Amino acid sequence: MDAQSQPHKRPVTPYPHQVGGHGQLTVTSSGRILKPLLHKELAFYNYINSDDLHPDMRWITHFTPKFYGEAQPNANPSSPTAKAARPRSPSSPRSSCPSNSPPPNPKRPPSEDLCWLTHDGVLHTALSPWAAQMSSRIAIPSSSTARSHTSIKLEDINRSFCIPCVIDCKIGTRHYDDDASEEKRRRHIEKANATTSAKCGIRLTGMQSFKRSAAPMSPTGLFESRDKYHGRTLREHDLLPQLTWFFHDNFRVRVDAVAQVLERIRRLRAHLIHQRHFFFYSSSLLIVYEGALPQHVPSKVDVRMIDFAHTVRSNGRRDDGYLKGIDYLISVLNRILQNERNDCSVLPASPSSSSVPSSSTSSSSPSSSPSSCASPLSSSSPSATALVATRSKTRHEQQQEQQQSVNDDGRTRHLTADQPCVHGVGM
Ligand SMILES: Nc1ncnc2c1ncn2[C@@H]1O[C@H](COP(=O)(O)OP(=O)(O)OP(=O)(O)O)[C@@H](O)[C@H]1O
Ligand SMILES: O=P(O)(O)O[C@@H]1[C@H](O)[C@H](O)[C@@H](OP(=O)(O)O)[C@H](OP(=O)(O)O)[C@H]1O
Repeated sequence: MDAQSQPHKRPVTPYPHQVGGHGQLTVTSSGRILKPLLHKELAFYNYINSDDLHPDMRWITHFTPKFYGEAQPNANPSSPTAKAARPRSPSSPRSSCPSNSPPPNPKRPPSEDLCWLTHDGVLHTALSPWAAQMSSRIAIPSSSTARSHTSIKLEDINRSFCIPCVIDCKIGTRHYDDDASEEKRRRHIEKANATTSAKCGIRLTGMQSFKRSAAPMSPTGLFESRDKYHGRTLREHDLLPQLTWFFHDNFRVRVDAVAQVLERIRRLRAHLIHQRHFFFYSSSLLIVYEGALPQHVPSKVDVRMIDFAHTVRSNGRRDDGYLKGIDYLISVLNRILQNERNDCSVLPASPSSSSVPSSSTSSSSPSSSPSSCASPLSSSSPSATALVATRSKTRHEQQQEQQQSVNDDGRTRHLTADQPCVHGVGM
């Protein structure tokens, strides 16, 4: 069939900012995400978007992506093949959302202009390394096969960000539901025990962090990414340096973002402490902050719960495993802020903190650790694996450096409303 005989079809493309998961996400031309349909996840989204939603759980629509129903990957949302749900606006949970597409972000650079560097030093363009891997593993369904691949359609949490720095944290101590086979339970229990999941209630399962190049105020740079296999190798004492690295732009820790994320997770916790409706097994918290310079675009973050493929009713019981992970995350974020107040940030040992070349003005060069700095949470010795970055710059120093970077390098361009993001192609 040619394109003209299928006027309702819209193209879908791989989703460039996917950092984790085991299936390929695609994005529609109107900017919504298509995730392969999983029945428990569909049931969960249908429930939280229905009039049956328990009043005690209304808060959850503020902390989950908007849900736009089931869809065939290539179906036009208005066609009969797309079973549209009635999504709710987080700001007015009981009212229906506008049916129009969300406005595109004019500041968002095309993904072809973006670069990602893996832990092993491999450079990717256009798609995150994880998205590229998922894309090569599972071909995007062609129009002839699309109808057999049902998806759920979700809001893209990263859509309004110019440079989305994203981390997927799998929360909780248990990652299988009651339907899992004995073999699967055993595998998941072993994995939780061998990683940070069992002890801390959290495992890092993918991230991309924007690292600035050349000069502290330079808008050029690239994403560095870490995948779930990296996350599985981490131990408790690695979580503080790894999360510090995630919030570090190669010159300073983005304390503005850490503080906003912390505030939002605290608000989530205030709901979770009372919630007795669900066990969120194997669910993740997706944390996003704006990697573009806060001097040029508003500093902003988002934190949402995602992945409800194993979310089940808890019948009056609290999800203490999930809460444990949330509490651990809050304590690490607090520690990052405390370290910044004490003028030191704990970063992972190389290679993860050294892939982007830094200028001589970089604040990332190692120095000895002042005794006032908070150590990582573990009682095990972290000093062998962590290095301490020199203090962040004062505002005055930053302004001086900004001026300096313009004077020293005529090619350095600053973000403006017209020319908001310049990325690391050709670094
Ligand atoms: N609504 C969303 N907005 C933006 N990115 C998303 C959204 N949902 C998922 N993602 C991206 O896709 C990745 C995988 O999502 P998700 O965890 O739902 O998939 P999964 O295959 O069920 O995961 P798992 O392998 O842990 O079961 C996330 O790490 C994130 O990068
Ligand atoms: O994030 P990780 O460490 O890769 O762990 C995987 C993740 O928990 C998936 O959700 C799960 O698939 P399901 O959602 O289908 O259970 C998969 O189970 P599997 O190994 O049985 O495929 C796990 O391996």
